[in-house]
Amino acid sequence: MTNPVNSAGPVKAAVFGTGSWGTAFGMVLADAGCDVTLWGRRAELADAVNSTRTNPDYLPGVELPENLRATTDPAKAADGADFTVLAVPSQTLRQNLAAWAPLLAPDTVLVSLMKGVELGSAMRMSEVVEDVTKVPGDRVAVVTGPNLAREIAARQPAAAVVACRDEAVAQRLQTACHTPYFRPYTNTDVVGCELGGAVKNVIGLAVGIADGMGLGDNAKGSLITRGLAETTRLGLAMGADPLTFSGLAGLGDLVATCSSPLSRNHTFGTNLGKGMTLEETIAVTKQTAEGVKSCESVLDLARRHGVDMPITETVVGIVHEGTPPMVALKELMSRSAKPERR
Ligand SMILES: NC(=O)c1ccc[n+]([C@@H]2O[C@H](COP(=O)([O-])OP(=O)(O)OC[C@H]3O[C@@H](n4cnc5c(N)ncnc54)[C@H](O)[C@@H]3O)[C@@H](O)[C@H]2O)c1
Ligand SMILES: O=P(O)(O)OC[C@H](O)CO
Repeated sequence: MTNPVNSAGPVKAAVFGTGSWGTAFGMVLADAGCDVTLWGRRAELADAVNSTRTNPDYLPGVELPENLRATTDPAKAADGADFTVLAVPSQTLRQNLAAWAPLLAPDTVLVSLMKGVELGSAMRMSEVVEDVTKVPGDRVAVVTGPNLAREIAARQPAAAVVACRDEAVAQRLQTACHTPYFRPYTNTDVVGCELGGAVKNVIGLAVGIADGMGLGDNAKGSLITRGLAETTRLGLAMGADPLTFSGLAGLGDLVATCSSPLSRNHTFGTNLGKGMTLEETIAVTKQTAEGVKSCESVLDLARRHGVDMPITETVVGIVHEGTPPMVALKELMSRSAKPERR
């Protein structure tokens, strides 16, 4: 097992967010040898993590390592952290981070685990981080890829991407989270990696809706492929490397999300496709399904960049404008014919 011990002692990591992915990624860091403190809002949950070595609300039955503890005190979590990992919902990050920014350790690397785009500003999460903290982009990293939290928490094998403009920083984070079951690759294309993560949630909703409607695997394959095409178009317009989208942050995450019942976005879409209303679907969804809000901010980004994203537009229509899935399907299929590569 990798053990990122340096001359000053083990690498310290703070993880803000004690939900599914914050806890599971905290476990990865701890298994890789880091000293990890999770921050959570609720004292009962922090106490449960410390006393039972489990997170009963988000990852029941998963035994957490000894070198991971939890606190409700953000200053205590942030103190001396080499890496400050952010794992809260994308739409609350700005407000949360404003409170935590004065507490951050000097020179800490900020790491976003989030897969969303901010409503209103259409900013990617690393942009929100830079905007709120004024930390330069070469100290802001992103972890993304096909990483369903429940599978990682069961220590099932997965690969991931660690992206940072500064490759040396990405390599430090790569070492800090490399375990026998979690294999991170580096990438310097932060824009592409973040877009891959955010847009796959929207395509995951679309595939879930199709599944819920009883459509077949041809529909699924078509949505995944054309979803990747529209993600790549947006990425190109925003300066991303198109190759990023055929990697783990693009195709890899799309495949995992669109094929797994563990995906909250996929499940949310399936419920809508089966005929549940938005309100009913929200009521049965206990965790963050980022695509539900980010479909609107992704469409906003597409319009700002003059990019056509018909699947995203269809998802916005179904989720936010009350378009019946069958009507949306007909509209999507009857658009004017065009060459594949445009
Ligand atoms: N779960 C996964 O499999 C997974 C994998 C990769 C990336 N992600 C991404 O990670 C991010 C976090 O997802 P998650 O799965 O941990 O979500 P989650 O719903 O399981 O947990 C969210 C956490 O944020 C907290 N939270 C909610 N509202 C808050 C607020 N207003 N202020 C502060 N904290 C608040 C919750 O209490 C909880 O601890 C999302 O962007 C998601 O897309 C999730
Ligand atoms: O449960 P979802 O839909 O948020 O997906 C989780 C991860 O992003 C999969 O990589």
